[in-house]
Amino acid sequence: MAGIKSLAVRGIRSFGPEECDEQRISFEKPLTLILGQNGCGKTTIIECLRYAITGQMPPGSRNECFVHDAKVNRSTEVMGQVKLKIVNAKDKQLEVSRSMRVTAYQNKKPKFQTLDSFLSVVDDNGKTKDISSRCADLDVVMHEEIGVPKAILNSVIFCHQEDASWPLDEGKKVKERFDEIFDADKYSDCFDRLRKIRKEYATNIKLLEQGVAHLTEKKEELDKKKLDLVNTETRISEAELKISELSHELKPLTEKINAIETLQKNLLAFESKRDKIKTRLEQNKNVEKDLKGSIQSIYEGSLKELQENIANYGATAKAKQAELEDSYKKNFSFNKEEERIANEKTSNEVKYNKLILLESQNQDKIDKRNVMIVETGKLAEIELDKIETNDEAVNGINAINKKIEELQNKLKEQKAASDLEEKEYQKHVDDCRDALSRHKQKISNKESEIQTTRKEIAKIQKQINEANKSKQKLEALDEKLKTAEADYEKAVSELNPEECQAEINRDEKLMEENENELEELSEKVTKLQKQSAQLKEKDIIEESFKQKDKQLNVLKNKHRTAITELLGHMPEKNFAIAINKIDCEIRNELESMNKKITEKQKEEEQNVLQSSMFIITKYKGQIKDNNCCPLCNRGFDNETEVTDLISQLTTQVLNVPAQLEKVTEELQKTSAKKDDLLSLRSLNDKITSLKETEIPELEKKLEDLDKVGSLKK
Ligand SMILES: Nc1ncnc2c1ncn2[C@@H]1O[C@H](COP(=O)(O)OP(=O)(O)OP(=O)(O)O)[C@@H](O)[C@H]1O
Ligand SMILES: [Zn+2]
Repeated sequence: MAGIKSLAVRGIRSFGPEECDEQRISFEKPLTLILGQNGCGKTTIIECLRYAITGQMPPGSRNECFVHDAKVNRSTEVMGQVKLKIVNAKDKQLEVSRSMRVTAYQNKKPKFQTLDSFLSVVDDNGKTKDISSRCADLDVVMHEEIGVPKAILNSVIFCHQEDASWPLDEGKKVKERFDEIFDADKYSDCFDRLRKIRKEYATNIKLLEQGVAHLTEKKEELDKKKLDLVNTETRISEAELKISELSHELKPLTEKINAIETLQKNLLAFESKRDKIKTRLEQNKNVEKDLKGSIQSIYEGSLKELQENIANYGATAKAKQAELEDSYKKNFSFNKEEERIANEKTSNEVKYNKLILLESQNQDKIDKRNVMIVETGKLAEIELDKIETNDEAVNGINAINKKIEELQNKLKEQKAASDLEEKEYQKHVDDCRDALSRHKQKISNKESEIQTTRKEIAKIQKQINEANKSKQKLEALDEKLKTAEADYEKAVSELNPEECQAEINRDEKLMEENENELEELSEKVTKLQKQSAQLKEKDIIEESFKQKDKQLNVLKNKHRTAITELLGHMPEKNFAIAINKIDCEIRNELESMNKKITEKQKEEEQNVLQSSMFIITKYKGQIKDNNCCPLCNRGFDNETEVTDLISQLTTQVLNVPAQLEKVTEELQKTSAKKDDLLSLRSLNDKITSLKETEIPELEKKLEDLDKVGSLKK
């Protein structure tokens, strides 16, 4: 907890300005009570504490009154100083010193001046730091160091006694004080600011949300495009895969077809061979038959020939037998061959059937492939007529591959383009953000414009409404005018002029009377108005009178003890006269007292003189009798020394009364003056304040009241 350690005061209010006048008070924990008679300076101590901490003068009087009056010391310049030692909430030691000066030349207004102030702070390391009012706002630094708000110091802790009734003040003022004490303005400011910031943020968020929605739309579009791209890419790759598969499947099929073709050729060759061999076999069989037949036939040749033949027969038979065996063998081999060929033929036929099946399958696959090529061509947007031959298929595949390459190239281009686009979009987004911030500012400007225009519109609307109202009134009046005109015409047609004239005369008379009455009434009204104004004034004056009355009561209560002490009772009226009377009485008393004092002093002097003379005569006797100094027991060389000392002493003793008289006279004069002044000082103060401010005010109030009374009457 923060606390006050000690206070040193000089040159403030009744505390004197000299070094020896300096008053020191050390404060105790947890409480220090200050007791003393009225006017002894209790309030001054509180004022000094407050001044040292907040730099604020006591309320209600001029600054120079705070400093010790220069007239008391008959000087032209008085210095005041307050030194205060405090310990703040963090146990730091602070020392404040504030000085001021009042210069008062004769017949001139006294001049008040605050001199340099210092604050020294002892920090945690024991180092002292000096701060002068020249380099910092000392009051602010003090409040920071002590940690107690200014309003609490002023209105609660060091609340001056003259200001102590503020909680009984008007509600509005009390509220203001409480707001200061609890710093309510800060809270409301804070709330206002928070509200403002929240509003700004809300608008910003709205704008940003709009931007985000826009950007998300764009992003969705881009995503869609990307998805499309990926889909087409996958489709292309699938088609490529299918094509490669199909070509892979096609290879063995074509190989098989080729093999089958060669086998067919071989088969044909074998068949033709077999046919040839068959015909030859038949020829040979026929030849054999012929030959068998011919053997039974008669030989028609020469015998010789026959004999020859018979002779040759063995050889020929043998040859023929060999030939036969040969042909048998050949036949056997042919048969075997035939069997083999037949076997081969059946196997070939099986193979052939298989191949035919395979061919049909292959054809199907080829058809499928062709259809697929056409389909992929369609997918790749290539116009392909019906594919029937292999070359056409290869061409189609090549075209598709080309298209794929093209598409890949396109894809790359598109990718590059989309990257570029994306960059552009990014740029665009950045621009948009910039624009967004600019627009926000513009929007806020525009909003304020809108508000002003709205206000104007409301104004104009009001004006229009008024105009409409007046228009309606005008129309009503027009109608009335018309009816009046009609009435008038009717009346004119109905009336005869003489009667009219008479009526008019009567009416004029009536009008005159009415006008007179009106004048009287208006006079009365002005009188009443004046009266009401006076009543209001009276109310105001009464209120101020009540306030002054309160102040008077406060003053009375404050000075009651002093006045009752002085006068013996509390007068209800004519304070100044009563006090003047007392002043005269006190003066007279003072004079008589002074006279008595001087008489007593003279008596005392005489007593002192007589006693001193007695002592000296005794001393002289002792010197003469003992021939040595009775005080220090010093011996004397001769008689003359003794007589010299005695004569010196006697002359000095004889001079003492005259000197004493002089000094005492001077002393008396000064002390009398001082007493006079001091005793008169407080009285004088009170009297002057009464004379200068309170009495004239009261008189004024009385006058006002008298006036009010007369007005009331
Ligand atoms: N400028 C001044 N020069 C010299 N003396 C002054 C000056 N101003 C006030 N005084 C004297 O200082 C004294 C004021 O003391 P203060 O009001 O502090 O006393 P107090 O103990 O609070 O009295 P109370 O009990 O009436 O409140 C009075 O005697 C007054 O005459
Ligand atoms: Zn001596």
